[in-house]
Amino acid sequence: MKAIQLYYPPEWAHCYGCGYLNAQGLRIETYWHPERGESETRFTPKPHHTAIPGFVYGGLLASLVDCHSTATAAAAKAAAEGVSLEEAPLRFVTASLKVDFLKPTPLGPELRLVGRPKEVKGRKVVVETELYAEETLTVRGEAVLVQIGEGFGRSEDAPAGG
Ligand SMILES: CCCCCCCCCC(=O)SCCNC(=O)CCNC(=O)[C@H](O)C(C)(C)COP(=O)(O)OP(=O)(O)OC[C@H]1O[C@@H](n2cnc3c(N)ncnc32)[C@H](O)[C@@H]1OP(=O)(O)O
Repeated sequence: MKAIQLYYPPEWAHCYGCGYLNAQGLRIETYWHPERGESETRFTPKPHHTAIPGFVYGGLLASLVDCHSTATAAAAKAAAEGVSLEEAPLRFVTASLKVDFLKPTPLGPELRLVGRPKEVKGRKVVVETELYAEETLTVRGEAVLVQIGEGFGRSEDAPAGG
């Protein structure tokens, strides 16, 4: 199975969390399971992702939920439209991200994120994500993702400045 992120066209593959062209990034890989209507990402934080000794930094956890959600949105939209990501390389950005840290997340075990599309409507997809450390649910997220088109981020979308 090919990770959803690997379908992104190169101009949208530099994201710190999920871009395969970002050598310094997290480069997460998300897989879509059509039979379950769910996505899954696995990631093992490194020692420098510490919050307090023994526990994972919350900002990293939010990044994982963020990029896992954009990939889930692409897969969910493709499934809803009956197209494959191969023929339609859909790309979403995050409009809104809510993260609930339910319990401290231990540093060491591989983390597993499970995403479920809650709403697919027009260019908008709402995704719920659960993050598990071993079998313990430690983080829950909800994101609103909006589909972008060619040229996004090149001109009028970018802030002015020097
Ligand atoms: C170049 C980028 C390449 C790839 C990036 C990798 C992504 C990785 C994850 C990220 O970190 S993304 C980076 C952080 N996100 C951004 O920088 C996005 C900045 N925001 C925008 O560019 C625009 O606000 C956005 C494209 C998200 C939406 O603007 P639009 O004018 O295209 O949306 P529009 O107003 O038409 O709204 C479309 C739908 O989304 C809904 N929506 C928009 N913003 C929302 C919001 N903030 N909260 C809830 N819903 C929202 C809106 O209500 C509507 O729903 P309905 O169709 O049901 O009416």
